Amino acid sequence: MSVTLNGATQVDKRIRLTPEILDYVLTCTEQPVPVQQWLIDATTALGQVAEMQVAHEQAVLFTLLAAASKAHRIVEVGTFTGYSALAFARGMPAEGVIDTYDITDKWSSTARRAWQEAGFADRIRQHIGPAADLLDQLPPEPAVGLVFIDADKVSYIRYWEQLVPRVVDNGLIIADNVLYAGEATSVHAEGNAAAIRTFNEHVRADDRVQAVMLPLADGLTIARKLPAGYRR
Ligand SMILES: C[S@@+](CC[C@H](N)C(=O)[O-])C[C@H]1O[C@@H](n2cnc3c(N)ncnc32)[C@H](O)[C@@H]1O
Repeated sequence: MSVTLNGATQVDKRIRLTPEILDYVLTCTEQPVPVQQWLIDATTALGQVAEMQVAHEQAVLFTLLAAASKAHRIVEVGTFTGYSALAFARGMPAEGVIDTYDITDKWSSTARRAWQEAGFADRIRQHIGPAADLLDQLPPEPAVGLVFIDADKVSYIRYWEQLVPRVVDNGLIIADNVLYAGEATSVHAEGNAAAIRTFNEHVRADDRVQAVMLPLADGLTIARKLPAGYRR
């Protein structure tokens, strides 16, 4: 088997994930610590909306990326019950701060309880309101080390355009649900899936970043902001 990438043919060593392989992958990934387990349980008890919580294996990656990037300033769009913010907080440096945005405070007390329990409540600042309006109020200078976009899908491009200029050179921009249950891969995608498909094209065409899409959970794009003058 081979795969063609931009005209070049490479041997294809990608495996197709079966449920058994996926189970094995999850078994070999760091398991939730007690406060994470508590937050998973508290969110699951909310019913159907629990599907909005990032998958645990994504959270482990977020902790690794926050630690490896040494991001002092993290901006998150889409707080929900706080699982991803907790994951970033677990990896960020001691003086790191997270600004997280959500249109509703419906789930704030659950998030805050988990952050408190984990010892991060004073370093995670919650902002309630439409994220597009609130992000406009951020200083325009590049000062953010890591961005996570995980809110309304139709606004992803807007958030991207608001935040990429505010990210430092070599900082990271991460976006969730970029496969949208696989629907975003279809030319016939509609609604949120079509919005994600347009967002993915927007990222692909953006020469300010170097991006990789990972088939992790519902699809995750990780992009690095390229320093000015970077040569591909
Ligand atoms: C997928 S959930 C976020 C999940 C969260 N990152 C986690 O790990 O649990 C999406 C969140 O975006 C919020 N949201 C939707 N539209 C928004 C908007 N226009 N501005 C800010 N937040 C919004 C929703 O209220 C919801 O809590």
